[in-house]
Amino acid sequence: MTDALVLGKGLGRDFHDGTAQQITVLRDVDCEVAKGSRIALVGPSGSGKTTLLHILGGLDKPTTGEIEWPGLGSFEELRPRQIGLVFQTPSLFPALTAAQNVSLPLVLAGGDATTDGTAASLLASFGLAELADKLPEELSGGQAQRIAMARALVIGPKLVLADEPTGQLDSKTAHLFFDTVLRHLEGTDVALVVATHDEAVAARMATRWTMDHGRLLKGRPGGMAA
Ligand SMILES: Nc1ncnc2c1ncn2[C@@H]1O[C@H](COP(=O)(O)OP(=O)(O)OP(=O)(O)O)[C@@H](O)[C@H]1O
Repeated sequence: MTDALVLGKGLGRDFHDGTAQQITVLRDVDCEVAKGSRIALVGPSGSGKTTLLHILGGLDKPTTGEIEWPGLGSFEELRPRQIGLVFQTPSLFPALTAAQNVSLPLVLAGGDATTDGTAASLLASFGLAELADKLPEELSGGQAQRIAMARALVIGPKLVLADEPTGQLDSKTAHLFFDTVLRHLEGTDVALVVATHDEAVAARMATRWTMDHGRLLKGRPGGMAA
């Protein structure tokens, strides 16, 4: 079995901006997400981070280049089982409790959330057991993002893609969020790719990918991009 979960070769993405104008958002991106990797995706606003995450997760298709998921399966098999997604803005369903939000992917995949203890054990491991019956409106931003991360993990994905999950949190809360997530993933093969503007968050990931005008430069935290 290969260690490469995702392989991108020469990825490009063009959009039309509503006029006849075409904008190129990704340019010739080569990338590999290996099992167990911890990747910070950094770069200025508009440099293409979200666009790349969407392509890695099979939410969008590149205009040019090839994307494949050797360690995950075919495009059709990616979601919900293989890839968990977390977004910047609160994405919990307002009428569902925290526990129901976490269980939702299990239910959608045909599981029985009432007998499956995965959601409850995730809530406990994220220090959220007491919040199980709360509605999203009763949660703080940090709690809501931990619930969203628990939901992304509940089905046991091999890859988690998080798009600025702490973008709306203060830095202390952002750190607590990553403490929880990294502790939970420690020793597992689950790969994590996090788009972030927070240098301190990026420094906690083993690998850094820097986007610059749609190009991807790779390196290690604190080191030169290569
Ligand atoms: N569907 C779309 N149609 C047209 N332009 C788009 C579309 N999606 C993204 N873009 C443009 O592509 C560029 C890159 O956007 P993207 O969201 O990938 O950047 P980003 O690095 O994630 O930015 P931020 O850090 O602000 O989230 C931006 O100029 C954006 O306006």
